[in-house]
Amino acid sequence: MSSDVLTLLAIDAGNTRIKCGLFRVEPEASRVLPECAGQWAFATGAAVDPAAIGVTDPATPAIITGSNPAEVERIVAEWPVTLPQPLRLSDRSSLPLKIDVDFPEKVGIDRLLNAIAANQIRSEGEPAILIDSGTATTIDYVNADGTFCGGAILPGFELCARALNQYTALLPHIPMHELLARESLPDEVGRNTEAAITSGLYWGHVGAVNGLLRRQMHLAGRELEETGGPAAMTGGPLVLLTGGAATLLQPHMPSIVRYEPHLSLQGLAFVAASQHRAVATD
Ligand SMILES: Nc1ncnc2c1ncn2[C@@H]1O[C@H](COP(=O)(O)OP(=O)(O)O)[C@@H](O)[C@H]1O
Ligand SMILES: CC(C)(COP(=O)(O)O)[C@@H](O)C(=O)NCCC(=O)O
Ligand SMILES: [K+]
Repeated sequence: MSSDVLTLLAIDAGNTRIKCGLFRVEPEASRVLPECAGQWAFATGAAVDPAAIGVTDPATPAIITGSNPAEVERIVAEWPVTLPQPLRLSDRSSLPLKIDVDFPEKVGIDRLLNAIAANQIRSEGEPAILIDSGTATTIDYVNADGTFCGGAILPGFELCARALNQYTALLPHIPMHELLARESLPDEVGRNTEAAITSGLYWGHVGAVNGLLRRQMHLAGRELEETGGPAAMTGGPLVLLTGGAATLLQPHMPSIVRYEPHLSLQGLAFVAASQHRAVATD
């Protein structure tokens, strides 16, 4: 491995979890995502100790951002004084990404990082569709020029489960870990309240995400072709799936959908490495 390979710690503070990853970024690597050498996830509010997550070299640069600015502040405030402070990324205008939306500064930075990562591996002239299923689920569109064009935001599994319980008198909360621990797929026709909610949460989310994917594929000039089982592609955009709940969706997505568990962190690592190298060569 070249000595120019940069190892850095990327931290993404989301609304449910803080994700940390150690990445090796090759200089001018094309069509590959930064290699993940270790990944850790913590619940929002938990302590993030760089030593406990494998950062043994105090010179390892760290970068932090995320859709939860208060968490970013807290993690930076609690960062060990013996280590260099993490670089905080918040300015969308400094990102290596063209953004064509009404208010670029208001777009979740996690969504933009996914687009930056996708642009690393997207073939020239090919659009990309990015599905990120976390607290919220987002389905975003990157056009053939690599421009982030916006997308769709809907409540994620856990948020839907909590909302059904919180805004009704009679519906129980179906916890996420019960959905995750299931050995069999939920019955579409639930024979009791819990089973009916489970069907709605699970198959409803699968249907919503596939419906939005189909619509965005249509915008890209491509159609999903039904072939009896999961839909198959007739060719077309790069479609990436990521986020904490991605593994629930994956079995029900068209076969062209590529699961990339660390997409936002890899986008962040790529941005950090570019900025680090720019400073080093100034
Ligand atoms: N072990 C887990 N702990 C917490 N959430 C999980 C876990 N496995 C899957 N999930 C699902 O992933 C979501 C969190 O995903 P994540 O991408 O970390 O979200 P965010 O970026 O919003 O914090 C939860 O809302 C839940 O639906
Ligand atoms: C849509 C999101 C809540 C997703 O965040 P997450 O589920 O990953 O915590 C986040 O990207 C966000 O707060 N966005 C701001 C609004 C926007 O993107 O337009
Ligand atoms: K996210």
